[in-house]
Amino acid sequence: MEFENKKDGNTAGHRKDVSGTEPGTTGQPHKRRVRYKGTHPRNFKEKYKELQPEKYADTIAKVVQKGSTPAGMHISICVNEILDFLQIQPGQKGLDATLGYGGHTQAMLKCLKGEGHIHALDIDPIESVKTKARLEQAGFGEEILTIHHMNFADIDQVAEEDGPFDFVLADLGVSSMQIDNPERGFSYKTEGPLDLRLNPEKGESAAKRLREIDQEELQGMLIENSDEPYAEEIAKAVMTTLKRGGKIETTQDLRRIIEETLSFLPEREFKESAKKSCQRTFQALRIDVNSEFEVLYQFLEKLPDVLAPGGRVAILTFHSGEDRLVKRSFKELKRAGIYSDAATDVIRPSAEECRLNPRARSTKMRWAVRSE
Ligand SMILES: C[S@@+](CC[C@H](N)C(=O)[O-])C[C@H]1O[C@@H](n2cnc3c(N)ncnc32)[C@H](O)[C@@H]1O
Repeated sequence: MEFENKKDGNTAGHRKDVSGTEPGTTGQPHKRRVRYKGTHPRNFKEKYKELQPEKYADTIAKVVQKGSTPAGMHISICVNEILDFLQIQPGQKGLDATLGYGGHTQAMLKCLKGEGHIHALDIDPIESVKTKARLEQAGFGEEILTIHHMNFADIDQVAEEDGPFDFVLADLGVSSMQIDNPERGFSYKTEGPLDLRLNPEKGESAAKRLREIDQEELQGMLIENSDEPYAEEIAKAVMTTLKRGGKIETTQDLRRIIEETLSFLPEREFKESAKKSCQRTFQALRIDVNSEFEVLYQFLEKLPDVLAPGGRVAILTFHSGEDRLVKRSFKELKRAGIYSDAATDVIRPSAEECRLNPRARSTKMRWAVRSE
């Protein structure tokens, strides 16, 4: 399936513009652009410099040097380790299963030196339109890069069109642009709709999921997807709230319930434990609404058939559930002789990379080589 070329990133019909009015509505009073107030913009929409990295390179460099990710940008992780392993040569054909901001795609495209082709996939219709435009601007048009709006569970379809691939990369999970945009509902830190879908045009939001499942299922989800130690207490509190007619529609509705549930903890433990339980609960819901384990499983199953003999694959994971699936698949397929070699240990980003990009801290990289 080819990427649908939409005019801007605001593809969901119901989304509103910055001023809160429907786009294109006439007769609205003119609103001035929201500007930084002082040197520390307080919210996402005020970070207009960070949201235009091409235009404000100095601001971006300062934010990165301080160990933060500029809003509207994603810092690619383990780029050197990935390139060292993939050994990309001009003329090769590759696949980036998770385009995101396009940082890894661009680094791999550079290795092709104008010869060969990369197919890149993403299910996010909002960010991938922007990335496509950005990469075109950087000189990587359709002659060398094809972007597909597609789930990586369907990699066999791209391979049928133009495979097999000499190299494949998957950098799992969410991008910083997705996490940092409050409208997407990925972060417990900012107010926003409790959505958490990578593709908001499909499936059900996390708020809707919570209304549909029962306490037992929610408890199981919290344990299975993120090893939440207070799964029982949180599941009970969520279901009691909903049964009493309370609403859990926003990120802060859910955060408040988690914090109230953990209020029995001693004061010195409360802050850190509540933060971690919020992170784990949001992660568990995200994995659920995006069927992340199911699609990763399908991807891993199909992978050997899309790789050329001697083809190389690298996968970055961000939590133990993902890493377990990748580790097991590589190990079993190596034992079966389908992969000639596979990582026995994970590769981790350097301490310096983690200092500059704290979001890299949980990254594990695994790799495998398809038998000749
Ligand atoms: C960590 S980001 C990738 C960042 C990218 N490597 C870069 O350098 O900018 C993960 C991306 O994968 C996408 N994604 C997650 N699951 C996916 C799936 N099943 N199929 C396709 N894309 C997916 C997300 O929408 C997100 O944009």
